[in-house]
Amino acid sequence: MSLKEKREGENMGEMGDEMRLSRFRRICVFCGSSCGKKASYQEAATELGKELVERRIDLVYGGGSIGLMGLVSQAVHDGGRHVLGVIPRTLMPREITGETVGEVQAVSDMHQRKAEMSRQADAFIALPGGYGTLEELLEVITWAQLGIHHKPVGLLNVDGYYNSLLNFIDKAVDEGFISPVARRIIVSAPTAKQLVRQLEEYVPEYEDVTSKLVWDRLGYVTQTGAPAL
Ligand SMILES: C/C(=C\CNc1ncnc2c1ncn2[C@@H]1O[C@H](COP(=O)(O)O)[C@@H](O)[C@H]1O)CO
Repeated sequence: MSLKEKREGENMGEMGDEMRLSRFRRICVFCGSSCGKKASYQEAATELGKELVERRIDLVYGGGSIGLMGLVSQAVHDGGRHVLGVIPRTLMPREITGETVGEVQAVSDMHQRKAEMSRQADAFIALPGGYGTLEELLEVITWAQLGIHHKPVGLLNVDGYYNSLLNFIDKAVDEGFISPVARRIIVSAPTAKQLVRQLEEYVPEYEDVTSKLVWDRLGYVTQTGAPAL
């Protein structure tokens, strides 16, 4: 039996009284605190939320109710899946983050927020966004490259929003700053359905820079309760 078949077998099994439809229990979504100018960005956020619901996947995200964050969290919540928002206490006042849906976990700072979102998730998806989204995305890619986690990282390239970033990363490969194996950490697709399907099939191929145990000892928590990815 191939590794892929074995994983599928494990993950399609019974989970409590619920049949698993995905290898993922919870996905972390990074996305804009703004809505962006095109309706397609907003539609994609709602579509992604619905896709998670369809596959019975829960959400962890930055906790805001503004912009694309609000749309994706609302769609997941409306569909009856669990939503976990991880918010630094300083961003909690209503006038900044608005009302949130689901469970809210307060953390002390932005670093703890990213660590907690990462710890809680089995995979990551970035929707269109700005600096915050890029920073979160690049960090989980870097952590994957270092072997801190082996979780899939997806880029929802709505209307080619991320084409210039992907072109830049390809240039970094051509110029010898990113290895071809590390380039393949990023899974990208134009629609939520295609992206989640590709993430389900993703098999990490890069070598660990150092043992997972060492990262754990340094305080990086790499595992959720989910099967190893
Ligand atoms: C400062 C203002 C709003 C900030 N509100 C946020 N609430 C929750 N999470 C946020 C917020 N701003 C950024 N984030 C995190 O970064 C990502 C979005 O940042 P971007 O720069 O908009 O791409 C998102 O994934 C969150 O984790 C009032 O303007």
